[in-house]
Parts: sequence; C-alpha cells; structure tokens
Amino acid sequence: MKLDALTIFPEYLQPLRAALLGRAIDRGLIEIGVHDLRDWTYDVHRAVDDAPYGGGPGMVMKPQVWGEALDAVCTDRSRLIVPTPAGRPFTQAMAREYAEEEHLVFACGRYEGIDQRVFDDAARRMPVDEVSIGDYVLVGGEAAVLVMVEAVVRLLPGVLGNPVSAEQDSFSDGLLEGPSFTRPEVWRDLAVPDVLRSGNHARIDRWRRDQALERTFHRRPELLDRLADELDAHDRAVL
Ligand SMILES: N#Cc1c(-c2ccc3ccn(Cc4ccc(CN5CCOCC5)cc4)c3c2)n[nH]c1N
Repeated sequence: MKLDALTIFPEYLQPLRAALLGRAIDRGLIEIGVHDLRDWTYDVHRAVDDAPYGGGPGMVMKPQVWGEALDAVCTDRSRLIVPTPAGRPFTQAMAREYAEEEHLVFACGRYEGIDQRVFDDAARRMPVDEVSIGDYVLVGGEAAVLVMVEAVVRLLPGVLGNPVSAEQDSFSDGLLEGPSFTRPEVWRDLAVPDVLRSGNHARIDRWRRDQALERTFHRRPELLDRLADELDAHDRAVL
C-alpha cells in the first residue's frame, strides 16, 4: 500500500516514520510520502489561504494550490481522505475498508478548512471521503491523519507481530475491550482475578465476555443497541 499526505507542516507527520509504521516501511509493506503543500505555491509569500467568501472567522485554504498538489500526487487508483470536523465518523469498519485500498492520499487542512471545490473537483476522478475522528475540534488535519494511518496500517498483513489481535479487536465484535492483567499475581494488594489463573479457558472466555458486556453497558450503551439481536440469554442476564 502507498500512502501520501499533503500538509503545510510536514514535520508534524514525522511520527509516521517511527515505531511500527517505520518498521512496516523498512520491510517494504508500505510506502509513505509526506509532501509540503507550499511546494505548489508560486508567489513570494507562498500563500495557501485567503479570506472566506460570505465573511466569517479565520481563513480558508486556496483551491488552486490544493488542485495542483492533488493533480501531482493522485493517480486513477487513489482514494482521497480529508479529515474535517464536519466529516463522517471514522470507524474500525472504515479502517478495514481503507486497508484494502492501493493508494490513500490524505489532505491535511488548516485554518478553517479547504475550499469545498477542491473535493468536488477531485470527486470527478476518484473516491473522496470527508472524515472526522471525533466530536471535538482540532487545529488541523495532521493529528487525525496520524490516527487514521495507524488504524489502517496495523490491519495490513505482516505489520502486527500478532495478527490475531487485529481480528480480535474489541470493536470487531462490537464490544469494548475488558480489563487486562499480567504478572505479578498481586500488586499493591490488588490480585489478578482467580478465573484468569484457573486454566479453564471456557470459564475465562465467558468471564472476559461478561467484563466486556458490563464495560460496554456502562461506558458505551449505544453500542449494545446495535448488538441487541446478537446477545444470547446469558449476555442479557449479565446486563
Ligand atoms: N478529523 C478531524 C477533526 C478536526 C479537524 C480536521 C481538519 C482540519 C482543518 C482545519 N481544522 C481546524 C478547524 C477548526 C474549526 C473549524 C470550524 N468549525 C469547527 C466545528 O464547529 C463549527 C466551526 C474548522 C476547522 C481542522 C480540524 N477537528 N476535529 C476533528 N475530529
């Protein structure tokens, strides 16, 4: 998979070359290109923004610069992903969908966002997704790109040391992850639950699902609504 990101702060995306992602690059599993949007400016000030039509706070990113940058980076095999507070919520299902793509291009906006015509024009040639990573307001799209790239790349074959964990992701079965424990058996008078040391894997699996159900009920009850018809009698008794 090839991933490209366009930004006015390329240094912000250097973490894409660290740790797990860096090892995936070194092993040839992915290619990551980070491009400075100002490389497609031609004025002395290298301007990328201008005042919004219709008034309003802040500045909007100019369509000409973005248009030329996307023309240079995108191909007919690209999918354009645009982080924005006004986007569709980014989910594990979208991460799995993106992991099947050949070429992902991320457009990192700043200021109050990017002129909408950039996406309308790009949509003439490729899929364009305007996506939000959560209901809070950031200063730009770069942090969202770090989140989405990590969520996508970890799903690619060979990237995770333990591929089963990607399939067993808590969001994959619709529930939150339950608690985890490791040695020592007792720490600051707090003991590991006996069931986890029982060696009875049927009991352990049941206990873990019960913990996941309870945690989901208390922290994300709306996730249970979607699972209603998948819960068995025991699950319902736990809730
Ligand atoms: N993904 C993602 C993001 C982003 C995100 C992503 C990309 C850009 C590019 C610029 N910004 C800053 C910016 C701030 C304020 C505003 C105005 N609106 C905000 C909401 O209330 C109305 C007014 C617009 C843009 C970005 C923010 N924020 N939160 C997410 N989950």
